[in-house]
Amino acid sequence: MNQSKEQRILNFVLQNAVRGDPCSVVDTIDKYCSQKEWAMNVGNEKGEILDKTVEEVNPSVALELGTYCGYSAVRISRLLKAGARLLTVEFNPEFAAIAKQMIEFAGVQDKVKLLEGPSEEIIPQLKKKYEVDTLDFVFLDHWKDRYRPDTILLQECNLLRKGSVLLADNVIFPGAPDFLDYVRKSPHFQCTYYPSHLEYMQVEDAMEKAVFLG
Ligand SMILES: O=C(NC/C=C/[C@H]1OC[C@H](O)[C@@H]1O)c1cc([N+](=O)[O-])cc(O)c1O
Ligand SMILES: [Mg+2]
Repeated sequence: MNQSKEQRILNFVLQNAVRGDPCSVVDTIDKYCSQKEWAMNVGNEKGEILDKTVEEVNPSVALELGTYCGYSAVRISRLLKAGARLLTVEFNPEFAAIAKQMIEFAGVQDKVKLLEGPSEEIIPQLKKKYEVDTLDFVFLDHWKDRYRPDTILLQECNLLRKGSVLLADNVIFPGAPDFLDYVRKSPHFQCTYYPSHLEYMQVEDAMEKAVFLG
């Protein structure tokens, strides 16, 4: 049974990155995916926008929707203060298994909790099952047609508070037009647009920040 692309990415990290060093894991994934096989990690260019936003928010509790191989989970958790935590949601069991190993190799497993399942099932469980009060930061990077419904679900579940920051990947490519329309028209969000490029490509993409106003 030949290996998946995600397994090849993990193997390249295990053989080339420094165990316990999140930066080396991030750089090694970028090296592989820019030189050998493209993959849908947020990448370094948009990753720097993600870094700046995480540093600005300095979240105690962060949520990521769409773990994939764990690239952005490692990228985000490396910036978290002592005691802060990232909950990351992945629907695809193969991807979740890869991400778990990636997170452990990077040495950030104490900061990251990987939740396997569909976001629409997990979001309503966050308060009671995962002891979340409200979320300081949410990174949206899962199915693009889930961004809008899940943003509404987060509000319905009272998981956002005045100042909670949402950051969405891929609002241009593959695109999340209904999400952009929703947050930009809503009186409950203050939006900022960050033009960038699709990871490892010269294709236009962008990220949207939406701050919840309560
Ligand atoms: O679909 C994307 N992401 C969502 C992935 C969705 C599926 O993979 C993991 C998730 O559980 C689901 O099974 C995506 C796609 C592209 N792309 O260029 O096609 C670029 C990106 O940055 C992306 O996040
Ligand atoms: Mg993405």
